[in-house]
Amino acid sequence: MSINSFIVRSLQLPPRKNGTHAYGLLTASREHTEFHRKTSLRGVNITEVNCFRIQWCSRLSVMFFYVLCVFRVRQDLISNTDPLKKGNTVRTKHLLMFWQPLSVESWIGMRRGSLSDVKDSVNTIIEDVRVNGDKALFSLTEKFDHQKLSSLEIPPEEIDAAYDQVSPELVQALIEAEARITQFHELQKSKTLWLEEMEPGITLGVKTTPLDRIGAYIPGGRAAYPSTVLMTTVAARVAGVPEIVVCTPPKVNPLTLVALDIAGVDEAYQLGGAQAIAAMALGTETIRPVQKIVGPGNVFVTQAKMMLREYADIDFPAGPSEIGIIADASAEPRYIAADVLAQAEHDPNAACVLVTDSKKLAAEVGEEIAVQIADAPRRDIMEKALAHSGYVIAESMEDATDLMNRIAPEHLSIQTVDALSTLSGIRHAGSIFIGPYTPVACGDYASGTNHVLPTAGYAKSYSALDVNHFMKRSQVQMVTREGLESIGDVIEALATAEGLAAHANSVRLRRE
Ligand SMILES: NC(=O)c1ccc[n+]([C@@H]2O[C@H](COP(=O)([O-])OP(=O)(O)OC[C@H]3O[C@@H](n4cnc5c(N)ncnc54)[C@H](O)[C@@H]3O)[C@@H](O)[C@H]2O)c1
Ligand SMILES: N[C@H](CO)Cc1c[nH]c[nH+]1
Ligand SMILES: [Zn+2]
Repeated sequence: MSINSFIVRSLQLPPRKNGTHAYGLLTASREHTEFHRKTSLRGVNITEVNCFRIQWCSRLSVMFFYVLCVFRVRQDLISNTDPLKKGNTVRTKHLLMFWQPLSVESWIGMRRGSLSDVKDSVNTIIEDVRVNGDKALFSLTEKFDHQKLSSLEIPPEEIDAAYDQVSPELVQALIEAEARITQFHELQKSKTLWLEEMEPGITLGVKTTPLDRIGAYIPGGRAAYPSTVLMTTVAARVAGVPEIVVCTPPKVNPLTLVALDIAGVDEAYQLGGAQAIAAMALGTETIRPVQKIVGPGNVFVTQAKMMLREYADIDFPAGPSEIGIIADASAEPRYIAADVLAQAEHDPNAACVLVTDSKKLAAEVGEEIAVQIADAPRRDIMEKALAHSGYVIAESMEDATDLMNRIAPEHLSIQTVDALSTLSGIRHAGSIFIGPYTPVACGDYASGTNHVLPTAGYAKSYSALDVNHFMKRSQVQMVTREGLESIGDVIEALATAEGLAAHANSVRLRRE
């Protein structure tokens, strides 16, 4: 029998009335046993979850380890007023707070599962919008956003007034971020037309055209996302899209309004969630449908995009944030913990995974997370995200690279001695951040790369949002009489073999 790990989590349970302890054995099987114990110590409410991997052991030995485990945890807790406060980290070395071993399979299942769990409720919302149009948008906004709207459009006066509510420094920060994002996206533009004579009389090429009308979803439920206004609309504008429509949940944050103005969007609606995606895909009395919907959002938004792609194309599933970190013993645990918490604070459905060959590093990151989370303003959200986050111990760094490719995280942070050689083995990741001084926040806001990225393993087949998502390419050819002579026999032979005589004839009569 081996003790797999000890995890202690504060669930911030309401104080027990009589201040006594509650004990409970929740699950026990041959392979895995979890002892949950709720404790109230000096006003700190704690749930201990003690996990064992048990093979063929007797009930007596389970009880022995349980008592030992409870005793050690209790000793640690008694010595601290609040073990979750800074400076009061729990003494027991193998006791990790908020940080648990994961398997790659469980990670993959969990990421896809959180999206499919909401299929039924999203379908109901889509059908409501399809049948009732604007009326559904007003009532769904009241239901999910608790706002009684008088219009779906964001009134232009509200955008003008927003400038008085934000500091000039913040406006300047948006302008600087926009300039960097524009610069990087300009590099992605391809020629509007290229033509190449492949052989005498046969000229081939590609004509690139922007889409006519796109919709960008800007999240706004648990945080404001002015940065996402820039990420989506700058890429569309650089591509040359003439009509850019934005939807964002009501009670729009003033800085988001300012970002809409700086970005120069054409239409802006105060509409969030799956209903916003349905409105842009299907159209309503007020909102004309768009050709393509881009932008991130929570599980409802992302599921709606996936379900409506028959009506409007989408960029890719860009759901709750994720970070994968591949690190060896040389990495700085404080930086890793900080990057983990940065993505964990987005959403209870966000998720973080460290893959490393160093058990010591994994433990140190757990301890750092416990220290840094103590005073974090969004600790509640982080704790929920961390409940399905953790680490994977790899046998070697090659093994770690393979595991990370199976995870295909939205953001990948590389913290290894030879980061560029680690990079060479990486095949699947939305956006990659290399070295100790490249926190993911660089790409979230201002380095210039796009922060709209595929999640839930979709980085295996999709790329970060860029100018190409807003363009389509028509292939072009121009063949002369001489050119037709050189390929005519091949075409006529293949067309005849396929039994398509009219195809063959269209070439033959030109050669007569
Ligand atoms: N992958 C990326 O590129 C990327 C980038 C930025 C942000 N994100 C993610 O975007 C998400 C933003 O989420 P958010 O919640 O803050 O804002 P959001 O705008 O995505 O979602 C809020 C909307 O969800 C709807 N909603 C809430 N509860 C609902 C329920 N029970 N049933 C139906 N609809 C409901 C409401 O209408 C609300 O307007 C986060 O998960 C964040 O991690 C991802
Ligand atoms: N990390 C997010 C993408 O998952 C992007 C973002 C916006 N603001 C802060 N972060
Ligand atoms: Zn972020």
